[in-house]
Amino acid sequence: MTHLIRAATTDDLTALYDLSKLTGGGFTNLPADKGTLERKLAKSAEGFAREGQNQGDDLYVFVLEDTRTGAIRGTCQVFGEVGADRPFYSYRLSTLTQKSEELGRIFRNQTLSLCTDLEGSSEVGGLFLHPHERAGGLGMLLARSRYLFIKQHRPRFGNRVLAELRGVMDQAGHSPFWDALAGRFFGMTFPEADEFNAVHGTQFIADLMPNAPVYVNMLPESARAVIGQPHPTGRAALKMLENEGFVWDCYIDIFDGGPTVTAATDQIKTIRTADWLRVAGPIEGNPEKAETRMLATGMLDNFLCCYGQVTMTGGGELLIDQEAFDRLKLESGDRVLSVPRG
Ligand SMILES: CC(C)(COP(=O)(O)OP(=O)(O)OC[C@H]1O[C@@H](n2cnc3c(N)ncnc32)[C@H](O)[C@@H]1OP(=O)(O)O)[C@@H](O)C(=O)NCCC(=O)NCCSC(=O)CCC(=O)O
Repeated sequence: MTHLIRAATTDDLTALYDLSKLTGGGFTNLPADKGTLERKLAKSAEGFAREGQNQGDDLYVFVLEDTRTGAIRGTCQVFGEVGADRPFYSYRLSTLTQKSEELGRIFRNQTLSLCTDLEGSSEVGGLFLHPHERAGGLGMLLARSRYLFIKQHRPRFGNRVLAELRGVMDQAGHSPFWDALAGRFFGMTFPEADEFNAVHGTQFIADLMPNAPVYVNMLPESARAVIGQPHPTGRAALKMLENEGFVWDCYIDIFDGGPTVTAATDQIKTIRTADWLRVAGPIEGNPEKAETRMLATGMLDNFLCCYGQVTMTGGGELLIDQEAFDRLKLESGDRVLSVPRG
């Protein structure tokens, strides 16, 4: 339990760049491009520093620090509002049923329609844990810390949160969905478009994308098969989102056909079940009944989150193990957000 989540600062640039090189590329929110990461950290610093409690086009970048060594072992992000300064496009998969009396047949055709239904939502993304730290609960800590941050600053976020999962592509980075659809309008391969997108954003796609509905039947089988399917490496991330109550409501990425999942903000499990509790102080000794919980404290760039061992006093206050108490810079009487480890 030696890891802590905190707001990223511009000093984390090199560490983030080192992590970004481990993603294997194609990770839109964490490109292995120092200039882009530098701009993201600057935007994040602005978001944390912004005054007021209204929703805005903010980005909040967090890092997971090993407090023994100071090394950065993971990262995650939250966007306050998508579609605020430019349209946020998705394809919506719909069904159009038509019947011919003469033929005595009924046809159900699926169509993909360009839409901006999801604008105004907040977004979680950019989740990455160093491969050596996986499968030990730290991925969960990173992912869920964002929901505690949202709860801690609820007016800064929309009533819906979305997450985009990478779509299916082959070993060489080619996307069957891109090749069948968007690629026909851009004169770029998927890897080329992907690189451009990571640095310049998706606006170029939105500008050039045909906006007439597309009949799914007219796409080749290779593209149809991947509509709404996450890339295999995204399955752990999707599982965690589903555990929080996110569902796929037929929205896909216009770029690679990957699923965009959504949840009503106040129904996200971590947000719904976390409680604000007063801290009585550090635990004295080594109590048998201590329970591991996620704990979060602090506002904006002072936000801190980690696992801790806790017990309750008879008066409903928290006693927290000394290490977590110190790591979170707590004092007796402070309030923390607390949620079972799950
Ligand atoms: C995503 C994380 C951070 C997850 O961390 P860990 O690998 O340590 O997670 P874990 O604790 O082992 O597993 C978390 C949950 O996923 C389940 N799980 C693990 N592997 C699975 C698989 N192949 N298929 C289905 N479920 C799987 C586990 O059983 C567990 O669920 P139970 O507890 O129920 O058993 C990591 O794998 C990572 O950095 N991956 C590479 C980058 C990536 O894909 N990032 C997401 C991009 S998508 C994005 O950023 C948007 C989404 C978002 O930001 O949340």
